[in-house]
Amino acid sequence: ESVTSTVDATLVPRNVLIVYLSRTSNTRAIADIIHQHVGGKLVALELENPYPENYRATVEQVARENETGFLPPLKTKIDNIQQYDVVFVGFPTWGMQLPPPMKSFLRQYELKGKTVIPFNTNGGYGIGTTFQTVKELCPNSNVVDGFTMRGGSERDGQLLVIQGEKAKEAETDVVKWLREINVLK
Ligand SMILES: Cc1cc2nc3c(=O)[nH]c(=O)nc-3n(C[C@H](O)[C@H](O)[C@H](O)COP(=O)(O)O)c2cc1C
Repeated sequence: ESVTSTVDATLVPRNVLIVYLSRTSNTRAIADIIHQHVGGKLVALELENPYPENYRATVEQVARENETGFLPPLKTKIDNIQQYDVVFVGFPTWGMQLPPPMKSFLRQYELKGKTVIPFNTNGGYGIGTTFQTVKELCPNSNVVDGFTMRGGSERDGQLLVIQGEKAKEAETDVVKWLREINVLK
């Protein structure tokens, strides 16, 4: 297996894409921090048919999609994916799995030969199988050690949590991680 934990330092300068899925903006807050420090192109994943506003209905729909392997069609189109060497992929934990829209993205776009860097927020139960699924869907990529932190908990009415003081703490942790994986000096 060709999985390593850091980014090859010889890759700089490089073309960076940051793709993220976010419903209540916690993962977006992390994507923004990465973007501020690394630059590149920042893209929010959008669906042809958005999930319901209702949390419970969304949980149920996601559970069905995970069961059947349904890949929701993306409204977002990435122009010329070949131009990127480094692709950050950000997502919340949904039902302890990688959210279906991120599965759609990784199935739709060929990331062979690229460095793929996952990041996650969750409601306190961790990454589940998300990072493992990224590796499985990117068998010919260098999938780097990801970043995770606790975000909100929509179930309990906690929406955007990574703001203000919490966003500053997150920035410190994100920069530390970016240095550890050789993305920043
Ligand atoms: C459909 C759905 C399922 C979720 N499932 C989990 C879960 O299994 N484990 C967990 O820790 N948090 C779960 N959460 C909470 C989110 O992972 C958490 O709130 C995250 O920070 C949301 O990111 P966002 O603000 O970028 O959308 C779930 C949230 C939603 C909407």
